[in-house]
Amino acid sequence: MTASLYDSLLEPDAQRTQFGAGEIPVAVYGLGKMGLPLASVYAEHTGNVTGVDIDETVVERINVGDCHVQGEPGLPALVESLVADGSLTATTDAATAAADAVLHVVMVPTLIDDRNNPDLSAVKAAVDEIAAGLAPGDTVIFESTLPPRATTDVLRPRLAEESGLAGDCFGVAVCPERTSSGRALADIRGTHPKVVGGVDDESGRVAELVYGELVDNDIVRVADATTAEAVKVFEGLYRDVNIALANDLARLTGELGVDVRAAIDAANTQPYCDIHTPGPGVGGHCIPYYPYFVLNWLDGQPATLATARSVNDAMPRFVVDRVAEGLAVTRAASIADGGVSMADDRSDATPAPDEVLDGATVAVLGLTYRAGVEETRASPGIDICANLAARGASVLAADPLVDAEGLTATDVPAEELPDHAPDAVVLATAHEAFEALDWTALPPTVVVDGRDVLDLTGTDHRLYTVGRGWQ
Ligand SMILES: NC(=O)C1=CN([C@@H]2O[C@H](COP(=O)(O)OP(=O)(O)OC[C@H]3O[C@@H](n4cnc5c(N)ncnc54)[C@H](O)[C@@H]3O)[C@@H](O)[C@H]2O)C=CC1
Ligand SMILES: CC(=O)N[C@@H]1[C@@H](OP(=O)(O)OP(=O)(O)OC[C@H]2O[C@@H](n3ccc(=O)[nH]c3=O)[C@H](O)[C@@H]2O)O[C@H](C(=O)O)[C@@H](O)[C@@H]1O
Repeated sequence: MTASLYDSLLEPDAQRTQFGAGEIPVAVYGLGKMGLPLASVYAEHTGNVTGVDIDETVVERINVGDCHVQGEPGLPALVESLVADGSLTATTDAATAAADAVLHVVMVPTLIDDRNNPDLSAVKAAVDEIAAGLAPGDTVIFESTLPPRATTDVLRPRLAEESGLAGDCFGVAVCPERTSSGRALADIRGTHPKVVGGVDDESGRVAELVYGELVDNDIVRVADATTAEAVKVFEGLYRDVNIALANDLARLTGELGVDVRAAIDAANTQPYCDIHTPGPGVGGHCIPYYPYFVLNWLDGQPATLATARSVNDAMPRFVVDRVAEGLAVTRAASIADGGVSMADDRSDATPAPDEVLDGATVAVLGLTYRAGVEETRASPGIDICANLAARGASVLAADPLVDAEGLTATDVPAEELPDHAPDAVVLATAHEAFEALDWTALPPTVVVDGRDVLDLTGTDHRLYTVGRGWQ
């Protein structure tokens, strides 16, 4: 008889011993940027984890001890050792994994569709696989970020209906992942307290016991599963709204004639103030998606969320407008042949910005949504490329992690940029690889720095920094 945790008759310490001894077989569904580190942490504690993924290449690489997730310190060595000692195996056979497992951990993508509606198709597919193998005493844990009420209204009923089991003979809990790519193992192990919430008391108890073994930080047991879903989404909503405030303030740089980034830093010396950092937009499949887990899911329509989304989504165009502004002044200066400082950039000699973009060659540095992470969903750099091309520019793109295939841009290695003598350059993502770029090898160029990482003192480039203005 396989041991189980939900409704276990054993004392908690005996349950912890069972869990640590691998007597509670674990299946982790989704072995991506977050799922593979999570499965690895479960495996290092239990020695008995089966990872399930629909991507055969992912599964094959893991089963030879290879880590397909880039940029996670410690993960390659951990995966190699866990696979070598049999603690972690991967499979595409979800049915067998679900039948064998007692603890089912879901870490598959939760995205939005092309109409910004929450897309739970991957979670539902995982739920269907789990349901086919669900047994009384099992527990299902959702680590994926979910729209509030998704577990109680959609996923738990689906588990019961598809498995034919009564809803009170298996556990369901929401234990959202609060990690960031690049720090996943540290975060999963306990950089932050772990929030857990069950659909019933017993589910919450099981989740608290399990993560008490995995996490080196506090366990925050909240009232129920919906509260746990809301906690995770609220964290993301706070971030999107806060970044929108920073971006809105950055737009005031010219009119105020001040360095808004410096003003934000000074304002943040006040403990209650934590204004985030202006940038070229908000990317990834988390922060820009979570507002729609409320707006296009619940009847309530918080105005702040929609406003923040429109502010952040407008930043790529704001960046391209600065390119146009800079090129217009350059063009006017060449017409006047007497040179025009940016202070005169409202002179009527300046051609209309959109005309000045037509036929200009503009290079975009950075296609991923943030430095060091191989993810392009909702990426500002990609939106900047599209906006430039739509306004007539010829676009070059450089990124050390991804290429411009399928984009309105031509791939160019960053180090070859001087050979192309672009009229303008946009830094959209501050990849470390761009630090090696020799800006003195470029002829006088309009440069828009979305990430405040460039110091072009001593060059003849016209530099605009989002949040600091024309330098
Ligand atoms: N990436 C991040 O920084 C964080 C992501 N999250 C959440 O974690 C979840 C997963 O995100 P990532 O790991 O970044 O996604 P990812 O795209 O890196 O990986 C998803 C993996 O799931 C697999 N998959 C898709 N459908 C599946 C199914 N039905 N059964 C089994 N495997 C399936 C894919 O093949 C892929 O390997 C999302 O809900 C996200 O909101 C939470 C915190 C941080
Ligand atoms: C509340 C919070 O900090 N959430 C984190 C976030 O991580 P994520 O990888 O999405 O990166 P991020 O640092 O939020 O950046 C998202 C986007 O916003 C931009 N960004 C970020 C912070 C800022 O002050 N200004 C800004 O413009 C970034 O450049 C990027 O394009 O989302 C993750 C998630 O929920 O998946 C979450 O686990 C992480 O802890």
